[in-house]
Amino acid sequence: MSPESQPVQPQVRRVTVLGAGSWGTTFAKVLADAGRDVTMWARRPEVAEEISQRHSNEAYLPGITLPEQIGATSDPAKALEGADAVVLAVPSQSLRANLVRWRDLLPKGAILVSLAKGVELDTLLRMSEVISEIAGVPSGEVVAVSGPNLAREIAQGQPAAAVLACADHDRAVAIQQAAFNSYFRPYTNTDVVGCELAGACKNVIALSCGMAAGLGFGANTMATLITRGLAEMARLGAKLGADPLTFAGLAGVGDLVATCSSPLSRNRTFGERVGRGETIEEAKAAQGGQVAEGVASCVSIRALAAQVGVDMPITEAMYRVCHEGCAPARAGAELLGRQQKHEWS
Ligand SMILES: NC(=O)c1ccc[n+]([C@@H]2O[C@H](COP(=O)([O-])OP(=O)(O)OC[C@H]3O[C@@H](n4cnc5c(N)ncnc54)[C@H](O)[C@@H]3O)[C@@H](O)[C@H]2O)c1
Ligand SMILES: O=P(O)(O)OC[C@H](O)CO
Repeated sequence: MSPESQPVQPQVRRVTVLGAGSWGTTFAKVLADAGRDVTMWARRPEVAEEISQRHSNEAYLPGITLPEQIGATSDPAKALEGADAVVLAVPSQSLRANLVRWRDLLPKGAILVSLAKGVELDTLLRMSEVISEIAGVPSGEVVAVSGPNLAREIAQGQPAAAVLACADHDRAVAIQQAAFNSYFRPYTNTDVVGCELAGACKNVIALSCGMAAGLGFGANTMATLITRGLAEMARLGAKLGADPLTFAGLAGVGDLVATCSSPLSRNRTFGERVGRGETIEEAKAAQGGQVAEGVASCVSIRALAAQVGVDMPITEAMYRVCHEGCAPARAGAELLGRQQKHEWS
């Protein structure tokens, strides 16, 4: 191939990360360790000052030293100045309201990157669709990040891989080049529907695995929930046009295994507390302001499944526990007692 005929990737030198929680801060570190010039926006000025001056974010990543070249501010206009790419790192149910405040400040042509794993309540939109609607860019130009990415492990520099999903391959490659470093290996994927749905659905399945652990159940129960969880999320994906292979990849089985088995997962931990007998309110209060996305996503995913006529029994069970007051043991017994069927029907 002659140099003239090679595809030209947009160069991403300067990146703004909007949101200074666990994953936003970790992703900023990934980008800085990959040589990018990174500025973060933090909601609270004291967090922005801590990141800039002391190179830490103790509330979200205790004991982690951040690269000195990461700057931070609580002024979104300052944070966004001159960005080639903008990473949206706030929880999924708050993305719309935050983005409405930021949309007029987004630099023209900047690549928009979504870190959130969820389906919006009421609209039932995926995050790239919410971003497209509010920022006025085609949804096919938004890059969605998914995969087995427990923030703390990556912040410690432990090896991990991720998927960068975007219909526009050039934009995905630009972010891949910007985020690739010695411990973080991003792959590209054009199946945005599959990657985003898998990322949202696995949080609901992780709630169920946590509840099973809280009830004292072991590896067989976990493996059953992970495998049948994968089956129900792949059914939803297939109905909505996703590539079935995506569910066998990092965003599907990869993220399910990591989230459902790790005590670092907020969703699994939330489920475990409820399985041990805490109320939903007690489990929420114990999260220290961090969000277990599955609690809201079981509502939106259940509604999406009903809209397209897909059976998602584990999601239904999580909805009953989190929003209808059903006891986890009873929800588990109901799941087991359903009409018997063929594995793939
Ligand atoms: N933490 C992880 O390991 C991880 C990994 C992959 C993906 N994700 C996804 O990334 C997204 C962000 O997760 P996180 O771990 O950084 O979350 P977090 O709870 O640790 O931090 C959220 C950040 O968003 C800010 N924020 C702005 N508006 C908010 C609002 N209305 N409500 C709550 N917070 C608000 C908070 O101040 C905070 O800085 C989520 O969708 C999550 O599922 C998280
Ligand atoms: O801590 P959780 O449960 O929000 O999961 C974090 C990541 O999504 C794992 O990939």
